[in-house]
Amino acid sequence: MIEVSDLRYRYGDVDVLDGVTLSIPDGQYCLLVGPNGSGKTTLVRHLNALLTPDAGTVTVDGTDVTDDPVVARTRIGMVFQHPRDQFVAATVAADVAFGPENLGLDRAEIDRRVETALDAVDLGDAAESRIDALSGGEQARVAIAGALAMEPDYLVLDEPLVGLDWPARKSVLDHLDALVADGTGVIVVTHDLRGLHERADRLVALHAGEVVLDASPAEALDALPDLGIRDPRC
Ligand SMILES: Nc1ncnc2c1ncn2[C@@H]1O[C@H](COP(=O)(O)OP(=O)(O)OP(=O)(O)O)[C@@H](O)[C@H]1O
Repeated sequence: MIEVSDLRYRYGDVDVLDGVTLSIPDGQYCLLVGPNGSGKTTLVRHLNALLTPDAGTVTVDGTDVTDDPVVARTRIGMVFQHPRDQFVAATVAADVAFGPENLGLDRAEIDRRVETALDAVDLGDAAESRIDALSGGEQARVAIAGALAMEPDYLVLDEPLVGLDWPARKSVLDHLDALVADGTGVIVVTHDLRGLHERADRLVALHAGEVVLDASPAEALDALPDLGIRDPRC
């Protein structure tokens, strides 16, 4: 369980998160939406202690993430927009192995994790491919595999689908479905709910650093245009 309690964060004198409280149970598929600048990225960066709250707390199974960022980063995998900027190695397998290597795991365990993570995104045959030779959709899947190789309990994807064509988008979404079916919690930050609202359990909307809507996607859709979010049915 991820628990965000009265989380506050400022950049300069601007309140970017203004008292966010949110519990995300294990295994939930949650969408985090909101207009530009509403605080979505700032919120998810707190989940694994990439940012430190000015006030309030984030806990994972009761442990404050600022007390134990390493555990938080192991439990919560993050994939940010522009995966190209996140790669650290030239080939797919080497990049996916990077996280597990940093956990100090033995080679056999690293190899097992890399193989499992690449299979999960259907890139088992691309292990030795150069990342810069892959399409944008394939690169998005490599970034997801890199997070999966850490065997997180939750996967947080911040605008992971920007720039993907429909087949690539559908492929990533289908892989997320499979992860959720296997018990991984998934949190997707997005402006574009196409293909997502039918799949997720929950939709949380932020506006000016506050949670203004928290409901099932079906219940939330009618309220979205007033919050500056496009209704994906239109
Ligand atoms: N490093 C920074 N320094 C100063 N202000 C920042 C910084 N990062 C974000 N902000 C500001 O904080 C506010 C929230 O930004 P954030 O990226 O969390 O919003 P968002 O909802 O993810 O937006 P978007 O949909 O555009 O990605 C914005 O007003 C932004 O300008």
